[in-house]
Amino acid sequence: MSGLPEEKSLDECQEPLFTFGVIADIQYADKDDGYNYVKTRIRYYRSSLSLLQDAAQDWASEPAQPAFILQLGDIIDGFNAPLKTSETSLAKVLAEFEKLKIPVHHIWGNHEFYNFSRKNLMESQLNSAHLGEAEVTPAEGASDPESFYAYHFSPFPKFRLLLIDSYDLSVIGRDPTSHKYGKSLKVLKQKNKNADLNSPAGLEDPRFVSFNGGVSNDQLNWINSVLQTADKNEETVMVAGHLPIYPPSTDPICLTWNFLEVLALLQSHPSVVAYFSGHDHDGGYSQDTCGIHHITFNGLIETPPSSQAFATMEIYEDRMELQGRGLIPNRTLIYRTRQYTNM
Ligand SMILES: Nc1ccn([C@@H]2O[C@H](COP(=O)(O)OP(=O)(O)OC[C@H](O)CO)[C@@H](O)[C@H]2O)c(=O)n1
Repeated sequence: MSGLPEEKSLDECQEPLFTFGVIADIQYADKDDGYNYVKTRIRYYRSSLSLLQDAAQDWASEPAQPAFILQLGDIIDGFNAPLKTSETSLAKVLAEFEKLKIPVHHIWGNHEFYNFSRKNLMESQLNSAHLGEAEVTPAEGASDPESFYAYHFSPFPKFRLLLIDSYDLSVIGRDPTSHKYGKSLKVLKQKNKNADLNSPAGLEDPRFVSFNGGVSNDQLNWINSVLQTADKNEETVMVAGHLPIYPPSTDPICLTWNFLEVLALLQSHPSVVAYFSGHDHDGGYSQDTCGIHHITFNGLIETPPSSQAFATMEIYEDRMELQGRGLIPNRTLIYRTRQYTNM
């Protein structure tokens, strides 16, 4: 007899250090169900709000309160813009998160930019950078038209979350007079010869479409400096952006334009153990050659009303336990072996 509760190993008795909730691509609109662009999947515009309500209730009833919620972008659908319901729909969705009374970290996806300008977003409740470590938060330069929306925070000693801006280089959201818009349009037109730059038809690299974006050199340098400090402090870092960065974890049409640069940067920092994204509503998972876990979370918008798509991440010293609901499977994600040398 071990003295432990029956049929439970010592490991199963361990409590997580902390937990947090994850949800992606809610894309709420007060609109009848429709289809995705290629008419292969149903989009449940109203149901996504009900599923969010259920998710929030579930998180609230967990034995340990999640430390925060990570909202991976596309919180409301672009259809709100022509319906002139962007503000009201956003208020409805945010009201559901507010009931939880825990911090919500918001990432921006393409649908944020269909509804709001970057300047409006910087001034809105979707700018959660004030929850980050202020002295190194580039989003504070909101008045700078070239600034990007990225920040980081430590929810627990030795652990860090880094939120990055997948639409830093983009033709959506950026002011057409900005340097970044000009650069983005040039890249896009080089890679995409279609009259409609949203169309991936015939492309060798289908990710070069207007509904995706990339990460600027400014931001790559900033990410590098944040991760250098994290490496030095022997932290465990999880990075999150709207767009995936690892091909086996997603449909190639959903990848970040310069995913290779972002991936190589994260792989070069031993502190990084995971990358979370949304955008590909089918979800996906793969562990890369350096051991980083890439989790693409299923989108709520294409989740049938009878199912679910959210998760609770339980964080331990050596691993994360992904507790998925509905379409999202449970996973045990052991951190890669890290050697912090010459930091
Ligand atoms: N082949 C396509 C696909 C899309 N569009 C237009 O682009 C805009 C964004 O598309 P949407 O499907 O709404 O974007 P999501 O972020 O919901 O999903 C991303 C991936 O599609 C998931 O697989 C919209 O205006 C579409 O009409 C297009 O023109 N051509």
